[in-house]
Amino acid sequence: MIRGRNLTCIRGDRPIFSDLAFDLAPGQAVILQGANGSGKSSLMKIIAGLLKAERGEILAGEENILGDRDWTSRNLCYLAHKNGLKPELTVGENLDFWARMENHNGDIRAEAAKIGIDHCLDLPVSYLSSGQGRRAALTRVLCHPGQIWLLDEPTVGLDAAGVDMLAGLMAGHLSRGGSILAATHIDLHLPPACCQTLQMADFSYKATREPLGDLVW
Ligand SMILES: Nc1ncnc2c1ncn2[C@@H]1O[C@H](COP(=O)(O)OP(=O)(O)OP(=O)(O)O)[C@@H](O)[C@H]1O
Repeated sequence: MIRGRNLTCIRGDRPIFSDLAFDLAPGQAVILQGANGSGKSSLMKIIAGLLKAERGEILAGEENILGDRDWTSRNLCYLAHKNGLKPELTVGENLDFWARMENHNGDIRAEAAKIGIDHCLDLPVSYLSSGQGRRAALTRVLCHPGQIWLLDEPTVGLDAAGVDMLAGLMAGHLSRGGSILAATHIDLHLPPACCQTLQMADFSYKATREPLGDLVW
């Protein structure tokens, strides 16, 4: 289980969120919701250790794992807006790279079949459609041994069948004791009993308006 406490984020001198808290337990999902710019991706980057929090902690047990690269690389799989795939390499080559990088030995072909992209393993990523690219990136998540998935708008580009397929794969991960923290603007169709919603306050909007009040346009 991880617990976020007093998390505060400032970007470019603007407060994005303040004193945010969440609990992410095994078998549970936290769904981040909020307007564009409310800080969902920023929170995920903080948890993944890619962005510094102004203050706050992420506790695993009693240990603060904020910025602990060993802990995060073993336990978290972060899927960003971007797919993290090299366009000139094939899907299979990209996934082999990630398997070596993230030190796992998942069956890439089997996981790719689960998300319906196994027929593209020998194609360069530059040949993929946007939804096929997202499916390829999701294969990396399925292969990752970490129990905590951080998914930033995982359904972007997926067709309706892909969204359903992903819902089933996420439900399976939760049923095996995994956890998911996902930002989304659509319903991910996860079992309601496993889900909490974390509504981001629209801080950035307020912070932008107040200083701009002095400006003449
Ligand atoms: N590098 C940066 N420097 C300064 N401000 C930034 C930077 N990156 C993002 N921001 C600001 O941080 C705020 C939060 O952005 P973030 O991407 O976390 O929002 P989000 O909730 O994920 O939005 P969306 O729903 O559009 O994906 C925005 O106001 C954005 O302009």
